[in-house]
Amino acid sequence: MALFEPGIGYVDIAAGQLKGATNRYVKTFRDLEGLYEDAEAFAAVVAARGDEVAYEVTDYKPSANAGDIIIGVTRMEPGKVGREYHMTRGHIHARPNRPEMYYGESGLGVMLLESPAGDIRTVEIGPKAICYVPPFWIHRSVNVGSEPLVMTFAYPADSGQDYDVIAKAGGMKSRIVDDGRGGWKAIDNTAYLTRPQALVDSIMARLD
Ligand SMILES: O=P(O)(O)OC[C@H]1O[C@H](O)[C@H](O)[C@@H](O)[C@@H]1O
Ligand SMILES: [Fe+2]
Repeated sequence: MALFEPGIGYVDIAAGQLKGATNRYVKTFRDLEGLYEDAEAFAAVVAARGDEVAYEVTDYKPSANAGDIIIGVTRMEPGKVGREYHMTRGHIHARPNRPEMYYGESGLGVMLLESPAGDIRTVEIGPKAICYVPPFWIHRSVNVGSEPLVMTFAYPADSGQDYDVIAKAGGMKSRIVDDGRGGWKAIDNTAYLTRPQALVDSIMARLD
């Protein structure tokens, strides 16, 4: 096995970027069609700022080899679509037993997690908080603050991302919305379809 060289990156909190990253991944508001409950409010956001960056990921990816690691920074714009706070698309890892960690740099976020069977967890992430995303949990970041949300993350390099698991269920089971008092609350996604038990079993059985 050939050796890789050590690497270094710098977290630029103000820019919300990893300086020295090897990859950049950007989603504009226009890219997020179908995510939000309020289609009219979404259309208004797209009309006003469709080409602006809703969230950005800069990461250091030495390889996609088993046993290697991807380290990066994500930056999310603050704001809401209707009553719903800005969020990432969300995914389960394509190799679902791979975990992830997130470290809060600035702003206030919620990690919304859903098990394949539809159990929901929410974890608030402020500066210096470390969030453990366990294997097999679908996860999505939500910016519930009034400032950009910046988080550092790391996960196994061969994890991959599967977006279909959310799309086929009509979204995640919960939505993170304004609670009317400047905070957030989780409410039911009325379009959610519970996964068939056979699908849940097949996800949970994957250990490769
Ligand atoms: O992949 P999305 O759900 O669009 O989220 C964007 C990004 O979020 C996190 O920061 C992950 O670690 C990235 O690998 C992911 O690509
Ligand atoms: Fe992930």
